[in-house]
Amino acid sequence: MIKVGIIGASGYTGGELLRILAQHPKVEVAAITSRTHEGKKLEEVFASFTGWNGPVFNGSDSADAVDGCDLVFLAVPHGVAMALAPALLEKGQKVIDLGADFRFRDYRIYEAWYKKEHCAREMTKLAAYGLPELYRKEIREAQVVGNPGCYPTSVILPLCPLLKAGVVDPDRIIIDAKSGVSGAGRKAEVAYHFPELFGNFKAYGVATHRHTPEIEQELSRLAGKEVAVSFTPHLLPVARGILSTLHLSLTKTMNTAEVESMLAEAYQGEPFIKIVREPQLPELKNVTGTNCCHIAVRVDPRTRQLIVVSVIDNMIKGASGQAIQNMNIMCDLPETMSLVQWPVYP
Ligand SMILES: NC(=O)C1=CN([C@@H]2O[C@H](COP(=O)(O)OP(=O)(O)OC[C@H]3O[C@@H](n4cnc5c(N)ncnc54)[C@H](OP(=O)(O)O)[C@@H]3O)[C@@H](O)[C@H]2O)C=CC1
Ligand SMILES: CC(=O)N[C@@H](CCC(=O)OP(=O)(O)O)C(=O)O
Repeated sequence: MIKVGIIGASGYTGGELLRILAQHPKVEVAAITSRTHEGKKLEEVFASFTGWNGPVFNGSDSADAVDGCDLVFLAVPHGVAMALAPALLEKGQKVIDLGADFRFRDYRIYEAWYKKEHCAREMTKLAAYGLPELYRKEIREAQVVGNPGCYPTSVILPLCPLLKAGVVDPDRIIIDAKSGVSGAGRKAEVAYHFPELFGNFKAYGVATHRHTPEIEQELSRLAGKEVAVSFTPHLLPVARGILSTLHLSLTKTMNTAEVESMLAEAYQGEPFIKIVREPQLPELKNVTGTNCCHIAVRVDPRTRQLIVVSVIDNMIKGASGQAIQNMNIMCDLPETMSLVQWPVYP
């Protein structure tokens, strides 16, 4: 059995890690932490875990809280993970950070966008970007994985084959993305209260969102040149899910069926990527509760625009499910282990 620790287990992504790992046949959750819930049983914090048979919350915020674990998930806010990760690595533990501290190949970009100094700069060079469909080999060899952001996952997956094949103009990428509220974490700010959200819909972080440089980092590698994108996130009044609509310009004449076939071929054999064929379009409820990304395309012959729609569950393929997919790869386990689920529908 692989002994796993979760630092930040009382948050949304921590809870989702626990829910998925509870049915993992090769994992024992050996340590969970939360400073506010020290000594409590998991079911006292999440009643949904009634009957769960694991350790109580350790209240320490130091790396010692997960001593003895083979692999540690860091499900904590940005800036916290980089302070903990070096000590874990020194003890020979594998690390998967669900936040942004190890996503950037150049720590200066992190420092500029997250407005904080990186205290583990050298370690960022060792980290693999945890998008298995693109970096499986690097992830297998890595001790540290920076799990991708939720919006970047929904954007990079559909764009990868298109940019590699050179069929879309990398200088004209417009991303219109909408996320459910759990993406903001389990916080109690007024902006996330029911009366503020219910019946409402709004854009935020326009032209400033910190996922922009992460998307650009990966798209630039794929395109083989510097790419700048226009990215606008929105807050959807639902609990889970991200739907991203990409507006792209084709560089050659193609129809919808041809683009569908290109994507289907690129992702053939990928267990979590589904190309949804015309006339169907992706919907949040088709992926809620799963580690899947559904992608559809339409070519508008009048404008030569290619419209791509992708959906993921922000907490699963956008966070905890992808982190467990990475864990399976790093630990030489079948990649889909404990991740094969049909969606909860309706
Ligand atoms: N929610 C989502 O859909 C996604 C989230 N992420 C990233 O995953 C990470 C976790 O997010 P999420 O679960 O939503 O966040 P939450 O706010 O729901 O949970 C944060 C957790 O971290 C703990 N924590 C907070 N501060 C510290 C600290 N200084 N030291 C130790 N533990 C701390 C909290 O517990 P306590 O305060 O009791 O210690 C809590 O368990 C973040 O980096 C987030 O950006 C990434 C992709 C998607
Ligand atoms: C709806 C919502 O607020 N979403 C979060 C993104 C969550 C995520 O993926 O996060 P990290 O890069 O922070 O790990 C946001 O826009 O800040």
